[in-house]
Amino acid sequence: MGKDKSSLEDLIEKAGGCAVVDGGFATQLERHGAVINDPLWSALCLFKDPHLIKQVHLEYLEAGADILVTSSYQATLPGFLSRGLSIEEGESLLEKSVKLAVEARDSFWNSLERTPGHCYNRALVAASIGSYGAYLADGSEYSGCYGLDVNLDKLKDFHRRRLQVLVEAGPDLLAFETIPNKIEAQACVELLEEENIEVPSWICFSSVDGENAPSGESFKECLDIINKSNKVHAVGINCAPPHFIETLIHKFKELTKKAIIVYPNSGEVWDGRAKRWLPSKYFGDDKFEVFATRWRNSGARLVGGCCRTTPSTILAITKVLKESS
Ligand SMILES: C[S+](C)CC[C@H](N)C(=O)O
Ligand SMILES: N[C@@H](CCS)C(=O)O
Ligand SMILES: [Zn+2]
Repeated sequence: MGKDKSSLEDLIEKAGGCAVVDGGFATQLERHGAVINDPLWSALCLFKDPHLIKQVHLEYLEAGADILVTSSYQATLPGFLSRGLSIEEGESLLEKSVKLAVEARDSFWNSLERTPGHCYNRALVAASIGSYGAYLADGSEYSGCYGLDVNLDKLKDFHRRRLQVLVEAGPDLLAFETIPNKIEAQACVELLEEENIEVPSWICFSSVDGENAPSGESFKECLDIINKSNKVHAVGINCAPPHFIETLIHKFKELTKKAIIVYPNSGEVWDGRAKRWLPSKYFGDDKFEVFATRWRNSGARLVGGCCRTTPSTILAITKVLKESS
């Protein structure tokens, strides 16, 4: 990390030591009626319902999110090409995912000029970079089983052009999400170095056993790779059940000096074949309120929600974290 404070560190400080990430983006799109049972998942809305994308971003801002994660989780060039779009069209949709979030952030921030004494921070926009497993659309972001033909170079090739296009679109941050194994963490780190990316990034893993990456590889192995890079500013967990999080924060604190970020899902489990959430353990907003304080006190510097959480979850987190900061 350079000597100057990064935009992310600055935001964490302004937020009183723990900033709030938004909640389930696709979940909120679905609550507005979007149908995303599709290999492109929420990225479908980039060409079908872009107005809904902006509306969902605005709802998370109103709920107090300090960081908006863009709609690009499952937006990939091969994914768009397989739907008959051209490379230029695919690239312009990736760019649009950043622009929609920036527009929502700017219009929300400008509207606050008429609200003196408000408690909002100017939000940052994090460009979502879903894992290779997200693109495969077979639930493998929760297993890390990519098959024997998938090596480091293939993963770097998969991520490279999308990363370049997203960076050119001008986000404040980059959010690698639901990384399920060591090889993909390594691909992300090597790409950030090779492309000389100056935008601060976080890398988040999923976890299905509360102890390791989904592949079964230890977080020590994964974080040893990430710790070597100054390009990654925060590491953590997203889209894993909330009851795993506190233990994982303690584990990560021993494994890294980087800021720790956690934004778990509701505790429901994704069935990649049936493409639906299975009711497993479910944690509502009241539980998130309690958990969020514990996660902050355990050392997390960024806290939010992932799938099946909503703006009301983020409002509950915001209230409890901002009241006590
Ligand atoms: C974060 S998961 C629920 C996103 C959808 C998944 N990649 C699929 O397409 O099945
Ligand atoms: N940022 C993504 C996360 C999926 S795990 C979304 O909410 O759409
Ligand atoms: Zn999720």
